[in-house]
Amino acid sequence: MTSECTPRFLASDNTSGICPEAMKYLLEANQADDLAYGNDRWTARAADRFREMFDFDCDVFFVFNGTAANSLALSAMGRSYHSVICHELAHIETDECGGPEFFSNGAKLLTSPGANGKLTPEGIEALVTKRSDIHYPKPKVVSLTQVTEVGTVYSREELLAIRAMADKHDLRLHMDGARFANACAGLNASPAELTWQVGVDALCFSGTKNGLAFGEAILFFNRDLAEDFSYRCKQAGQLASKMRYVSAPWLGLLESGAWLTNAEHANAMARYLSEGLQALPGVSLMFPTQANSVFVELPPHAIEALKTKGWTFYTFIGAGGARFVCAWNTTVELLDQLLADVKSVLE
Ligand SMILES: Cc1ncc(COP(=O)(O)O)c(C=O)c1O
Ligand SMILES: C[C@H](O)[C@H](N)C(=O)O
Repeated sequence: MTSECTPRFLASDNTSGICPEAMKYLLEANQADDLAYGNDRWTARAADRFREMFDFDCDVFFVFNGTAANSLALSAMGRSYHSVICHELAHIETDECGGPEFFSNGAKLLTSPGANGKLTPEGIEALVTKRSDIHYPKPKVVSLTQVTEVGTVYSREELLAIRAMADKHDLRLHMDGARFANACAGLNASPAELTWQVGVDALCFSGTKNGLAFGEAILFFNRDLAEDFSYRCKQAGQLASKMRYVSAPWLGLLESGAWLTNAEHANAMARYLSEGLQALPGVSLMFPTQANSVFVELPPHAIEALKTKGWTFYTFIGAGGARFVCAWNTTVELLDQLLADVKSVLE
């Protein structure tokens, strides 16, 4: 990127700012002192709001980021000598720098292929039955990402099939919900329909990608797994002393409904971009656009030319290609600029 061009951000929903609803509650929480370490009234209200929203009496914890959420949740779901089955493109495998293995004191990730970034019951069973000797880290957890790392979603039927396979082999089910809101929006499904009603034991729900500055919620539907979990958070440096500054913005998302409208907007922008890109000669999608990201193959010269024009996007995610991610504040105007630039660099 040359210095004279203004950077334009479609690299990730992590590049967006704080949405107005979250900011409103953040400023309200800042009007008065309150108790620390999650004992404040905002955190209690946010946890209760999650239980109402999911229609389930789950345990709720707040941490700073998604890697911590995944790593700590997984460390509570199995022992150090167990293994976690995940897709070969899973973020816990590719982008968390060994966090899940570190915080579980050694649990091994066993990866499985699968079309469109999705685990399959057959792929899970192949890893479970591959070996049964003492030298093989015993599979105990299945971790799936909803929305997947390549922008696809698991249907309820696919989730139920994975749950059935997990039951067959006494496995627990973790959901990396970095873009869970986008899955609810994309499938027009309720949070309950995509979690405990299909047998998810624990959900890591990202607020960061949904309009917060930071902040992830960990929901345990299998409450036995949450025993002493707050101590895990504290030991990992994930117990915020001023927790209200994490939980109050979350409450803003939940009480305003922005958690869903932000996701619906991001998904709609991705559909707009996807259709625009597909209309360009020589451009094809790598994966179906089912949530808020679009993956396309572009020639190297086009990638470099776009970056020179100030576009920021990743090329290392998933199976290569260029990933464009839309967020709560992505505009049609920005996407039209990208589409015009893609057209020009391909000519
Ligand atoms: C699918 C997925 N899971 C987990 C994470 C981890 O989040 P963080 O970068 O906040 O650690 C990300 C990244 O943002 C992600 O894309
Ligand atoms: C890939 C990167 O780690 C981040 N999770 C993102 O999706 O932007």
